[in-house]
Amino acid sequence: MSKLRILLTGGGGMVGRNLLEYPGIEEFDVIAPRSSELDLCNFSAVQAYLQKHRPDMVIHAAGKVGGIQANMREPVHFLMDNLDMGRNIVWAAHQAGIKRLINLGSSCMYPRNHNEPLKEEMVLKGELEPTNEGYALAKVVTARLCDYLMREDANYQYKTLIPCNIYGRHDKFDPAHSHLIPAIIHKVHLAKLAGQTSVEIWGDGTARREFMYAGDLADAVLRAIKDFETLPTYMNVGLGHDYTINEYYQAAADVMGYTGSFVHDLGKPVGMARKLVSVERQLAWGWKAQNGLREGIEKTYSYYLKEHQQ
Ligand SMILES: NC(=O)C1=CN([C@@H]2O[C@H](COP(=O)(O)OP(=O)(O)OC[C@H]3O[C@@H](n4cnc5c(N)ncnc54)[C@H](OP(=O)(O)O)[C@@H]3O)[C@@H](O)[C@H]2O)C=CC1
Ligand SMILES: C[C@H]1O[C@H](OP(=O)(O)OP(=O)(O)OC[C@H]2O[C@@H](n3cnc4c(=O)[nH]c(N)nc43)[C@H](O)[C@@H]2O)[C@@H](O)[C@@H](O)C1=O
Repeated sequence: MSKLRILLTGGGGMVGRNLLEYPGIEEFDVIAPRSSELDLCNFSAVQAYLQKHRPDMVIHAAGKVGGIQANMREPVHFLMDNLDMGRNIVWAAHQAGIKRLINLGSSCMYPRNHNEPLKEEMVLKGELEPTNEGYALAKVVTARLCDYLMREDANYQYKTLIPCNIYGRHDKFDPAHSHLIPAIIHKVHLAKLAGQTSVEIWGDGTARREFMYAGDLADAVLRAIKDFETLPTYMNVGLGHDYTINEYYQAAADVMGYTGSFVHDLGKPVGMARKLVSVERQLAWGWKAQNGLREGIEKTYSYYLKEHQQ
């Protein structure tokens, strides 16, 4: 029997690479064009690619993605590029008659100022976080486009996964673009190399975040492909618990053997106070993450060391 053909966008990124290297992905015929081969911002190129390759399913994991500092620096492209990519791949897939699509959203889609776990029905029910509003708007529009297409013709099943923050192998460690955990690993590593006895934390460190190891998200996406029919239309992918920024720094220091101190720069941006996603729907569907924080940081740090040959 021929393998299910899957078009994976973002195959060169952290989520995409973790999926491509995940055990079991070889059951599928995955095509993963890089942006140099297929620019998702070019609608006619996307249309032509889908007509030529005719995948059975699309997994949309491409995006202009970065940490809080990148989002604050480039709101225009975080909005426009993600809007163009999302609209183009979803609309072109529909026009090509592709019936199954998994769209990757993000916990940034949720309204700010919620301390309780964020449920899928809360999307658009409040003010977005200003530091990544452009990115969030693009994510919401793409998810809604998927909804509307299904509403007009239920033969099209375009489902959205809403992951919490992700870290792991193939992450971005450049401070200009990185999220919290790769930023911590990079800063603490450089401090150790330089014999520095203090590392800077942005803000007072009391904000809370939920970071899932990228290998676990890959496992969830693979399960979503295999059990696509039972996958909810919108589903968070999370851990069910979070930590403070300070706790992430301490966990990384323990793993990396850093015994110095930390200093808080209260002038730096902190973003949402908390964005813990509800795992009610996810647990009912029957999936949970396997990697704990220490294990995830250990795997990420050893990847970082290999990449930096140190
Ligand atoms: N990282 C996180 O914490 C979270 C990520 N997500 C979502 O997961 C998805 C992947 O994120 P992540 O892997 O971290 O992101 P990365 O930045 O690691 O990867 C993004 C990918 O998108 C591709 N891309 C960017 N622009 C274009 C374009 N114009 N045409 C084609 N491809 C393009 C890049 O391709 P190339 O390398 O070929 O240029 C790159 O491989 C995104 O949708 C993101 O919103 C959701 C929640 C949390
Ligand atoms: C993933 C999801 O979420 C992203 O938003 P975010 O969670 O705010 O991004 P972040 O991981 O960069 O910050 C997390 C927290 O950590 C604190 N913090 C401390 N010290 C450093 C530090 O050195 N670097 C960074 N980046 N943050 C730091 C920082 O002050 C903030 O409170 C979106 O960009 C968007 O990409 C999106 O989809």
